[in-house]
Amino acid sequence: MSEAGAIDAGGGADSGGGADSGAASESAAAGETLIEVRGLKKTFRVGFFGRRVEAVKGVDFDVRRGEIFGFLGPNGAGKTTTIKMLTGLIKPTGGEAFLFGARVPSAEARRRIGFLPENPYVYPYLTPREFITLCGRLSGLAGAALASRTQAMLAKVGIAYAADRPVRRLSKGMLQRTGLAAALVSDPELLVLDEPMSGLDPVGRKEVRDLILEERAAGRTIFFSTHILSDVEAMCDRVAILREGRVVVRGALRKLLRGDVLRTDVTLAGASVALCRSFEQQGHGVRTRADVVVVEIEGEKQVGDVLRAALDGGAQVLEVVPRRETLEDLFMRRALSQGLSRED
Ligand SMILES: Nc1ncnc2c1ncn2[C@@H]1O[C@H](COP(=O)(O)OP(=O)(O)OP(=O)(O)O)[C@@H](O)[C@H]1O
Repeated sequence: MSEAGAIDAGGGADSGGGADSGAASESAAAGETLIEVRGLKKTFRVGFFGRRVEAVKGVDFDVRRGEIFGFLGPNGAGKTTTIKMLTGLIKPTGGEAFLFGARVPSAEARRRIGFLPENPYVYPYLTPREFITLCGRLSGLAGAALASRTQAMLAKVGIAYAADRPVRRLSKGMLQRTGLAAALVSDPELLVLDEPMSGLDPVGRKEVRDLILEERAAGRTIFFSTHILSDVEAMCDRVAILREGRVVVRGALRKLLRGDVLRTDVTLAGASVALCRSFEQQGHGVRTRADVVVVEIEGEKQVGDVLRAALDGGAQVLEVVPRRETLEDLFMRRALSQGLSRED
């Protein structure tokens, strides 16, 4: 594994995406397990007196070929520590982990992985092109194939225009993209990305999300961590949510999230005070925002009644938005209140 990025080599994957694409769902359904983590634990000893910090307290999850797996949790939950154990950077205190069926650390398994560490370190006097070339060379590429693969990866992550500037002059976002290109250069089967969206602005985050989807469609399996739950909702097939070193929610997103409408927001213009008061009396929430009023209806059953009353009362209906459960809601509903929730 190189300092900042790729643990690599190995050919392209032979299967496609996850639940959303046909070939991919088949391969995911076939269930080849690329990452298997069982009761993984890490306790650090810190300070002069060797105080114990239990960073990871017995974590279990599996990642299957062809899926995008989100490893989520707030800051300090133990995500990076788990990823470091998986990639062989630190030794577990307990439990076990397997990559491609081989117990970690496994040099053979590492060659099939592209790894983006949190805050990738790139020697400041190298340029992105030199760094990615170096990672490609370490993974066994050479000559014209290496040069063209490097150029293609620079273009893919959107830093071709800065390919020959020293890394010390790049922004955090550009450094992150350099790390991503380095993780991809060897055409790995499995991408392990620690906070790939960190340091990026909203446009950059969307580009990374699109890149992850593209790579999955091209046949790669992606395991990535984030503390921003909304970043993953549209992309992950399965997730594990970590809190204080334990997995508190795990499983297929579609099964975990309630599909039904939790609340419907009706936005009105020109609603009179009397109309708003009558909605409140019926038990609906009423919020005033700028020159509009938002009526919050539990579920969706009474939406018709509210719309009729609003129109009869002379108001104009601007918007009707059903609100379904988000990962954020799920985390609050289940993770904070009880033990492991599981919907595989
Ligand atoms: N080398 C270390 N020595 C001592 N404690 C550590 C070490 N590395 C991590 N920790 C502690 O372990 C806990 C988990 O940290 P970790 O970095 O794995 O969390 P994380 O979920 O990745 O958070 P973040 O999103 O902030 O990176 C934290 O309390 C952290 O302070």
